[in-house]
Amino acid sequence: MTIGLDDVVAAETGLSHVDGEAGRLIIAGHDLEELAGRLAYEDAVALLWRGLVPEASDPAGLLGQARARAYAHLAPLGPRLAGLTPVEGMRLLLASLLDAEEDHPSLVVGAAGVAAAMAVRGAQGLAPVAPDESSSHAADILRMMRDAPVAAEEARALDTYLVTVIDHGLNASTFTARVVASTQAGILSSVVAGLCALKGPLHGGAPGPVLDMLDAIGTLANAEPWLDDAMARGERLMGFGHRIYKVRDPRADVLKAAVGRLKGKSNRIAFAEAVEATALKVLGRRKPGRRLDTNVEFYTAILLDALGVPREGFTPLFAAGRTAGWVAHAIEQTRTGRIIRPQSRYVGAWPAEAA
Ligand SMILES: CC(=O)SCCNC(=O)CCNC(=O)[C@H](O)C(C)(C)COP(=O)(O)OP(=O)(O)OC[C@H]1O[C@@H](n2cnc3c(N)ncnc32)[C@H](O)[C@@H]1OP(=O)(O)O
Ligand SMILES: O=C([O-])CC(=O)C(=O)O
Repeated sequence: MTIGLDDVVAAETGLSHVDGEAGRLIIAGHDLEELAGRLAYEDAVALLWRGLVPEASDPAGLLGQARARAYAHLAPLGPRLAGLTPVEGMRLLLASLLDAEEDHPSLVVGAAGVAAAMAVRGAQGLAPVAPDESSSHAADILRMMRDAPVAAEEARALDTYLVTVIDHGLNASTFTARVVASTQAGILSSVVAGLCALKGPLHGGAPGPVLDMLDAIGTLANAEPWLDDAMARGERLMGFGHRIYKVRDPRADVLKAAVGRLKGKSNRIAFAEAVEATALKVLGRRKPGRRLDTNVEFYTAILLDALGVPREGFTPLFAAGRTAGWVAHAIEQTRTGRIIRPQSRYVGAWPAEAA
C-alpha cells in the first residue's frame, strides 16, 4: 500500500491526462499547447464541459450573466473581507452561495471569478467592482480586481493562464472535490472543498512564495548560496518538483512564453530564468535521482506579477481557473453513483485482549 496514493487510480475521467514522463498535458483530447494562448477561457470551459453540461454550447454569454448574478449576491459581503487573506475571502464568498443553494455549473465558475477579484480587493480594504457582462471572463476578472482598464494583451495573457490551469488530472484539490461529490453533496460543495485544498503552499499556493524567494535572493551572485542554504535547512524550493511530472511541467513553458508576449511588462523574467537554472543545478546536486524540475507555479508567479496581481491574489486566480475543472469532475464523479472510500492501515494500539 502506498501512503499518499502515488500509483492508485481512484477515478476514470475524460477531462484531462497528465503524462509525467513525456511532460505532456492533454485536456479534452487536445494538447495544452493547442489551447493555451489560442482559446479564450470560456471556449476552453465549453470544450471541457462538452457532453457533461448542456449549456456548454454558449459559455460566453453564460459566464457574463453568471458574474452579474453572482455579484448581486456577493457584493453585500464586501465589508466582511477586511482582515482576511484573499484565499480566506474567496472561500467565505463561495461558501456563502451554499446558503443560496446556487449549484449551477456556469454560475459557480462566474462566481469564482467575481469572488477572486472581490477577495483580492477586500483584503486591501477596497470596495468591490461590479462585473461587465459583455466583457470576456479574463478581462473582467482583471478589471474588477484593479478597477482600471485592461489592455487586450493583458486579457490574452490572463486567458492563457486560466486555460493553462483549467484541469490537471487527479491533483489534490480535484481529488478533494471528487471525494465530496461522491457523497452526492452537489457541485458547489465540491468546489468549496477543492478551494480549501489550496490554502497551503504545496498545491496552488507556491507562486506567492516563488516571488518571496526571488526577492530574498536579490542578486544573481546570491542565488546559488541562498538556494543551497535553503536546501541545507531542509526547505523545499517553491515552483519545483511534482508528484506526476518527472520532467519539466509543460505549463512552465506555456506561461513563460505568455510573459514574453507581454512586451516590457516584466522586469523579473531574466532574473527568474537565471534563478531557475541555478535552482535546477542545486536540486540536482542536493537530491540526486529525485528528478525535480520546474513546475507550473514558477512562471505563474512571473506572469501574474507582470499583470499587476498582488502576490496574495495568485492562489485565488488559480482557483478561478481551476473551478471549471472542479465542476466537471464533480459532475463526472456524481454520475458514477459510487462513494470514494479508500482504506487506511491501522498503526495504533490494539485493545489488551487482542494484543
Ligand atoms: C499547481 C501545483 O500545485 S504544482 C506544485 C506546486 N508546489 C510547489 O512548487 C511546492 C514545492 N514542491 C513540493 O513540495 C513537491 O515537489 C510536491 C508537493 C509538489 C510534490 O511532492 P511529492 O511528489 O510527493 O514529492 P515528495 O514529497 O515525495 O519528495 C520527494 C523528495 O524530493 C524532495 N523534494 C520534492 N520537491 C522539492 C522541492 N521543491 N524542493 C526541494 N526538495 C524537494 C523531497 O524533500 C523528497 O526528498 P527526500 O526523499 O530526500 O526526503
Ligand atoms: O497535479 C498536481 O498534483 C498539481 C498540479 O500541478 C495542478 O493541480 O495543476
